[in-house]
Amino acid sequence: MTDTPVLSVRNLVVEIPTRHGVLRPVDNVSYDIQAGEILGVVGESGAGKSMTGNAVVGLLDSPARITSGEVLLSGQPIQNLRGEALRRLRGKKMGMIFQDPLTSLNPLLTIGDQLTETIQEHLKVGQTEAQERAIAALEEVGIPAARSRIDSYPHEFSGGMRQRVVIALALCAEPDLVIADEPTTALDVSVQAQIVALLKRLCRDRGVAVMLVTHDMGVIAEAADRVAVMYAGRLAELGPVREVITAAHHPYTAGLMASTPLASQGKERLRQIPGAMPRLGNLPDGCAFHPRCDYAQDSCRANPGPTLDTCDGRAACWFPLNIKEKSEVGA
Ligand SMILES: Nc1ncnc2c1ncn2[C@@H]1O[C@H](COP(=O)(O)OP(=O)(O)OP(=O)(O)O)[C@@H](O)[C@H]1O
Repeated sequence: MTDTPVLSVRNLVVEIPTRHGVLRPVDNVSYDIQAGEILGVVGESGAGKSMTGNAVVGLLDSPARITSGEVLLSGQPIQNLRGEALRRLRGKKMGMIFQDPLTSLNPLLTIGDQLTETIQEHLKVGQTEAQERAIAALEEVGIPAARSRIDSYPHEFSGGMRQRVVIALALCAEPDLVIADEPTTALDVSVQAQIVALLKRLCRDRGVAVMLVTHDMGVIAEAADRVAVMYAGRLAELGPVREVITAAHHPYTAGLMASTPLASQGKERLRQIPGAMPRLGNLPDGCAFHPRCDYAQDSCRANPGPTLDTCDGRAACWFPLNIKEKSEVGA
C-alpha cells in the first residue's frame, strides 16, 4: 500500500494568449485523487472544468497551454510529456470518457475491433486473448449478450449502451486514472443514474481514481467522494462531498446547492444564483464571485482574490459559511 495519490495536480495554471491579453482558464488549481476515489469537479459552464481535465491528459487545444504547476501521475511529473510518450500513457495509464460517446468511438469499426486494438496495443496480448478480454470488458459494463454484440458497430447501440462501450474502452487497458467529462449529460435521466452507478462500481472494484467533471451537483452528490468546486478558473471549494453538500463553506457552492434539485431536499423551491459568471478577460477586482454574492463586503471587493491557501483550506472565501459550530467547539 502506498499513500502516493494516483493524480496530483499542483498549482496548475493554463493560459491562453489572446489579442486582448492572456486569459487564465485554470488559475492555480491543486488537488489529489487517490486510488478508488471519485473526485467530482463541478461548476458552471466556462468555469475551467474541462480545461483542467484536458490539461491533465495532455489534450489542450492550442493556443491553451500549461504555463506553470505540475501534473503528477503516481508521483511522476507528466505535464511536459509530448507525442508518443503521452499517447502511450493515455489508454494504458489514463482512460477518457467524454460527453458524447460517438466522439470516442470510430463509427467505421466494430466495437470489438476498437476494444481489441486498444487491449493489444497497451497490454501486449495476442488476438485471441484480446478478444476474450474485450468480451469480459463489455460484460463488466453490462452489455447484454456481449459475445454476440462484439461485432456490432457503434450506431447499432442506444446512447446509454454506447456510453457503456466507451467506459469499457476507457477501462480495458486497466488504467490507474479515468477522466470522465460530463459522461451522463447527453443521456436520459434514468440512463444517467445507471451510468453513474456503473462508474461508482468500477471505481470501487478496480481501485481506479476517477475525475468526474460535471455541471450537475446532483451527479456529484450521487457519485463523488470529494468535490472540487470551480469558479472562473479557480477552486472555490474542495472537500468531502457529504460535508460540502450539508454545510457548504463557499457562498458559490451554497448557491449551486440551492439551485440543484437534490432528492434529499424535498420540494423546496429552487433558487438560481443571480447574474452570470464573469468572462475570463473581464474578471472583477477582489473575489471573482463578489458581484453575485449575497454576503460580499467591502473587503471582498478590495482584497486580492481569496484562494484555498489564503483562507481556511476548504473554501476560497474571506467570510465562509457554516463554520460557526466549528469555532464554537474550539472555543
Ligand atoms: N481558445 C480560447 N480562447 C479564449 N477562451 C477560451 C478558449 N478556449 C476556452 N476558453 C475559455 O476557457 C474557459 C474554460 O473553459 P472550459 O471548457 O474548461 O469550461 P467548463 O467549465 O468545462 O465549461 P463547460 O461545462 O461549458 O464545458 C471558458 O471561459 C472558455 O470560454
